Amino acid sequence: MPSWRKGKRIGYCLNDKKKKKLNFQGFEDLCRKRGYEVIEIDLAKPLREQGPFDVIIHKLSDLILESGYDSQSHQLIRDFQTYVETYSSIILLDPFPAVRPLLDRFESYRLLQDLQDQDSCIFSPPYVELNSGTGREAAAWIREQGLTFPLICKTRVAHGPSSHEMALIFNEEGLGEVSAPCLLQSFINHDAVLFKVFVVGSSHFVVRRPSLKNFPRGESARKSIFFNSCSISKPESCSRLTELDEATLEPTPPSDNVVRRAVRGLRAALGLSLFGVDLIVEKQTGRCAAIDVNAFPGYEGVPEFFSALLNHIETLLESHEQAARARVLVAEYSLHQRAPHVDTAQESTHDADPRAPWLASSLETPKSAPAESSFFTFAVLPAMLSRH
Ligand SMILES: Nc1ncnc2c1ncn2[C@@H]1O[C@H](COP(=O)(O)OP(=O)(O)OP(=O)(O)O)[C@@H](O)[C@H]1O
Ligand SMILES: O=P(O)(O)O[C@H]1[C@H](OP(=O)(O)O)[C@@H](OP(=O)(O)O)[C@@H](O)[C@@H](O)[C@@H]1OP(=O)(O)O
Ligand SMILES: [Mg+2]
Ligand SMILES: [Mg+2]
Repeated sequence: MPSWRKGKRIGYCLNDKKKKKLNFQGFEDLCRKRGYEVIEIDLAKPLREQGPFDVIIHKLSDLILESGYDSQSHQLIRDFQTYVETYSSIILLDPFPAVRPLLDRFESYRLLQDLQDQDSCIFSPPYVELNSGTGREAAAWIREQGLTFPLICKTRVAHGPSSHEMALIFNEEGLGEVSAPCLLQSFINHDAVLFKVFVVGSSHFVVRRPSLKNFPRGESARKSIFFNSCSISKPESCSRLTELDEATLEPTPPSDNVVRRAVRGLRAALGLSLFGVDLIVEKQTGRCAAIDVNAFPGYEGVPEFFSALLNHIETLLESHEQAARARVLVAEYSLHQRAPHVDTAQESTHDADPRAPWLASSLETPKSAPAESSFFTFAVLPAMLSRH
């Protein structure tokens, strides 16, 4: 058994619904088979009584959201955060500051806009944020921003049951029926097919799902349609809103290259290991639009999820161990640089570690660039260590 696996403890914190939907017991079994100890975290008890942990997997979106207005939840999140900061070697999937932006569509859609600015392989349909009042007051602003009817209205909060309540608005009158805080976005015709991209570290999986049908572009007299998104793009969804009015050819999925670039851009921007992005292909142009980003989604239709998750965890554990070893070597070396005479028993402290001679010659860095610099410790040294 490799040293980075030995005695390692994986904690997890998921609500009953999530555990059941994922069939998380299967993941526990896989981990135990590889020699890990798996612990279900009880938030009602102090973490230090349940630890130590090398890895913690969670979906604490409810609690993170509640911590904004509920003091008990705030305390729980603060204690959790303090614990993982105190034991900084814990790998948290995923860190709270990285999860938070995905709980707020205002923040996550700004990220999608940035992604579009960086790489035009993907676009983010134009939208406006509604901070107060109804959509009616924002009608002029909506036109100025180049939005086109129909519009889709989504709540600002992106997680939880009420976050999936949406509306399709076909005219200015309909704008009066939706109120802040919400976001209005141009509806993009895409032949009722959505591509869910599920990301696990450096791996991703594309799953085809049903989606909203096409609507004629431009303002029309139609009444607004209120719907719950949970009935639209699940594998089993079967809604009149996903039934196309006329037969069309199956849309071509986004190319591997486009998906890879979108995932790469989002991973860099989000700093998350577990997330999903929803892509649709615009009927008129064939361009690919990103319309939603989700923290720790369901991974339904990805049979490789558990193995990908464990592989990702193992990659992180291994690189953490390498970084820790590198830090020790650097510390030993810099100690020797500062006081080489302390070592009287040996001709050279380099003999203390068989790797030290090559390490020492590689560490001849100018005084202005200390060997402890984080780039050196986390990038150069691990690479050198893995070669020796
Ligand atoms: N701009 C858009 N143009 C066309 N269809 C859209 C657009 N935005 C969303 N949709 C449709 O509405 C559905 C719900 O939208 P969205 O994915 O933003 O909601 P959600 O509740 O965050 O979904 P999830 O359950 O994936 O978190 C999508 O699955 C897609 O069918
Ligand atoms: O449970 P499900 O399989 O429906 O997963 C959904 C998940 O619900 P969860 O709360 O149970 O994780 C949702 O999270 P919240 O909006 O609640 O944050 C969101 O991420 C959806 O995108 C997921 O659906 P998917 O995109 O995978 O189809
Ligand atoms: Mg979605
Ligand atoms: Mg979503």
